Amino acid sequence: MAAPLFRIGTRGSPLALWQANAVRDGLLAALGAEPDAVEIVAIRTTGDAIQDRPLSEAGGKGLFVKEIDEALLDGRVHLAVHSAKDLPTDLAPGTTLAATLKRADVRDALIGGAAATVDALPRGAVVGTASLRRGALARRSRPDLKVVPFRGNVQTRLDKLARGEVDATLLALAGLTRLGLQAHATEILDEDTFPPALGQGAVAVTARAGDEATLEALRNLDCPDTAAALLCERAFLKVLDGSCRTPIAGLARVSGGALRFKGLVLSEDGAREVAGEASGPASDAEALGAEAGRDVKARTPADLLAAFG
Ligand SMILES: NCc1[nH]cc(CCC(=O)O)c1CC(=O)O
Repeated sequence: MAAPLFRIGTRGSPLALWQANAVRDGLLAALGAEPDAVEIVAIRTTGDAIQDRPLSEAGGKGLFVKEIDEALLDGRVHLAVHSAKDLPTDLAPGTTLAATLKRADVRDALIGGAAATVDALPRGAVVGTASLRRGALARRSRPDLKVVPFRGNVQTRLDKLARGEVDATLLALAGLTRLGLQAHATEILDEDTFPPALGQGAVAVTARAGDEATLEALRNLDCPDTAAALLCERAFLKVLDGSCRTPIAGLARVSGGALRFKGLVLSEDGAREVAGEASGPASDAEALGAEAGRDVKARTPADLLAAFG
């Protein structure tokens, strides 16, 4: 058997493997290659190993990419596949964003045990989420809700909900759909009232800067509109987010070469917020995101900014 042309590094969760397989299928189709030409290498990350505390306390989202970046940089894999929203704003030196797959549905879903919708949850209902953004947005519309930490992969969280550990949880519709679990969603939340995480629904592929063979193959998989949206959202995040301890949401939409971005910073209890927007040509995506970020930052009260650490 011939050695594979490309090895893909990924986390080993079912969602991560689904995404890596989507990239593999895309590469095989683009290359017209036999199935054994692209191999998937599952890599266990520090983030996967830590299950007992919120990751925002353990060191943030970099924990999910460190070991995969190491494999990329020492040549064990040629490319790495990530959920774009889990990719730190600063990529590891020597790696670059090589492709962004066409974005899936960006919205969050409520998976309600005690009731089907956020509005219908009983007073004081317990919502399990590890996401500061989801916790803040849930309490923005329902200050009586109690938000508790909730970790594990998508299936684990659904199992915990089914056992009654919480009254409801919130998950990305894209992840549920990729896993064939979308029927668990009891309410799909509107992107204006419940804006997604920056990068939500998008799959990003990184490779070694300078590895032209890999970069060229991956160009076939890139969706330019999604890439522009992601560039904008990541620029917003970079200006605002020194850590991942502040609830941040936002979304860029690209249509006919025009980009519209809306972003939001919230207090952890959802009681206060600062929103910003930017629009212009998609070719200015990065500058538009950074501009919105600077605008929001300038108007954000010092005590909210203190959480940026
Ligand atoms: N942080 C985990 C994670 N990373 C990407 C997704 C879903 C897929 C996506 O948003 O692209 C999820 C699960 C979730 O948030 O429900």
